Amino acid sequence: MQKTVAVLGGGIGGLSACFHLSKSPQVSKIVLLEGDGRFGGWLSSTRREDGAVFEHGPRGIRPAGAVGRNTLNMVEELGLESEVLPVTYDHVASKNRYLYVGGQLHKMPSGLGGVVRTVPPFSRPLIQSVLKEILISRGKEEDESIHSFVSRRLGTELADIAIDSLCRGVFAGDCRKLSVRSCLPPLYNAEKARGSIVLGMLLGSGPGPDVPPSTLAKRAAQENWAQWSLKRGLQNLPEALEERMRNGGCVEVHRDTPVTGLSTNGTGWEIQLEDGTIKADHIISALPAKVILNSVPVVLPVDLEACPLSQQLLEIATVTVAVVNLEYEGSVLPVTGFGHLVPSSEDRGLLGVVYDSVPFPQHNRTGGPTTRLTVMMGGAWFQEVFGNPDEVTEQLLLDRATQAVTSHLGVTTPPIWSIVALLKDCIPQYYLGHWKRLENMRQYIRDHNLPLSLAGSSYDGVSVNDVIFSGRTAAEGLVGKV
Ligand SMILES: Cc1cc2nc3c(=O)[nH]c(=O)nc-3n(C[C@H](O)[C@H](O)[C@H](O)COP(=O)(O)OP(=O)(O)OC[C@H]3O[C@@H](n4cnc5c(N)ncnc54)[C@H](O)[C@@H]3O)c2cc1C
Ligand SMILES: C=Cc1c2[nH]c(c1C)Cc1[nH]c(c(CCC(=O)O)c1C)Cc1[nH]c(c(C)c1CCC(=O)O)Cc1[nH]c(c(C)c1C=C)C2
Repeated sequence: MQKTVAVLGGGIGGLSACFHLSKSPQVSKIVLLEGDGRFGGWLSSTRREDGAVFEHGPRGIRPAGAVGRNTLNMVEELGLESEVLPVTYDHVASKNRYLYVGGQLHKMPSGLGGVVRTVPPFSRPLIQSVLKEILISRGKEEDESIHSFVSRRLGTELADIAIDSLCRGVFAGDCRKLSVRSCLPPLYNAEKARGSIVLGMLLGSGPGPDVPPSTLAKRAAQENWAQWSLKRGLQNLPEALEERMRNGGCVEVHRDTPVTGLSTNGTGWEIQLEDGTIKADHIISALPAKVILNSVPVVLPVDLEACPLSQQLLEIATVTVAVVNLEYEGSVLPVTGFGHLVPSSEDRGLLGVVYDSVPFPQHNRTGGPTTRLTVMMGGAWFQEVFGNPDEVTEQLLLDRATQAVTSHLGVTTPPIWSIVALLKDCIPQYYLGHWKRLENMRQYIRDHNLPLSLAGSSYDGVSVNDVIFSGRTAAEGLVGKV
């Protein structure tokens, strides 16, 4: 039977679900409902008339693994190959990443030399912790915080400095609260499968999904890409998807159309919008988990009212990040690389600085040289450091960002251009027990045959690749492999 499917949320997760659904003959109609005036969610790029591009959300996508190939396959299907800006592993932006510790920048250890020598801020060579790790017995817990897992296996110094910073640079989160099982599944699985992270990395810990590579994905592997962006910024990806959906036949695309409520009798859905209702046989929600309940009350049949689904969805927390893009005249950086991270022991509110013009000089303005930097602040420490996000001023965030550039990088000239964005609730936090919450939710949906699938960054990974793959998984769960 052909179905009408409503996809809620036109971020990259919802767009990916539509893209894959639209390939199936089993779906007669797809309705994409986006509350904002623009599709793409956190994929947001400012393009200036002089050619400069500034990213407010993600700025680089990794090509590695099944989910990385899957994204590149989609990029090729959208005809965006000539727009890709690759950064290879031998590029300085791939080799050099820094930590700001004790008021100084330290290059993170890399290569054999970095592993066998003592590299400040660490007090002993990494190789010592790595060799000892092989001998440490398996943990017995079903889940553990990332900090506890790494302290146990590799020592507290690595956990306090390197892992603390890494979690700020990916989740804007606190490694003492984040779950190793859900945030870093390769490490968790390596310990489970091989008894050691090191052995798991060397020997592998089980196959991933089978995603055959497109020509573009093969090129990425042959040319050793570490990450990539797009010439017009990553917002070009949702734009190309939107265009494909608009011209694709069976997809009805609505923006400025927030979903205000949902009700189901167990077989189909009624979806409340500001100016009416629509019906659908199935819903793929690519909304942030909390939004499904806070802004979109769900009415379920009476016998399902004491619904544990609601509680589990509400427990998936998010953090707010302030993103400040800065542009400086000339080449002002004292070091070159991807950027630097700041551990929470050094400065709780300042997460890190990306040196955007190093990996992607193509995004600089035409004309004389400039340096583009992005300062990221807040995350799990936002409230503690900056107070209520609704009350913090742009000027305060801008001042804090430029001060950090001065003290961390010695840049004393003021920026020639800046833009401040407050990204409220932008990164979900997979706290301890996240896996169990997911299991309970999915079990509940199965047990009650609810015509509902969940996609997006709230569940199985926050990277653009993970979210695109979650959209595909939700679509294929409904219509089979496309
Ligand atoms: C600052 C930052 C930097 C990042 N850097 C990287 C990076 O370098 N590499 C990487 O791989 N990933 C990165 N990410 C992660 C990645 O960008 C996100 O996880 C991903 O974009 C989330 O996509 P999504 O579709 O799940 O959610 P969203 O983008 O949040 O989309 C959800 C959509 O639902 C809509 N919506 C909300 N409520 C309603 C409603 N009631 N009705 C209808 N629509 C509604 C929203 O408007 C939005 O468009 C970064 C994220 C941030 C915030
Ligand atoms: C300082 C804050 C942040 C920076 N980037 C992000 C935050 C919160 C968000 C982010 N960065 C990455 C991802 C995707 C993860 C993935 O699995 O692909 C997200 C959501 C990529 C990334 N950035 C850093 C690392 C180690 C990774 C993982 C992938 C990779 O190894 O490339 C480090 C890093 N992030 C930021 C800086 C300044 C920095 C290091 C110098 C900014």
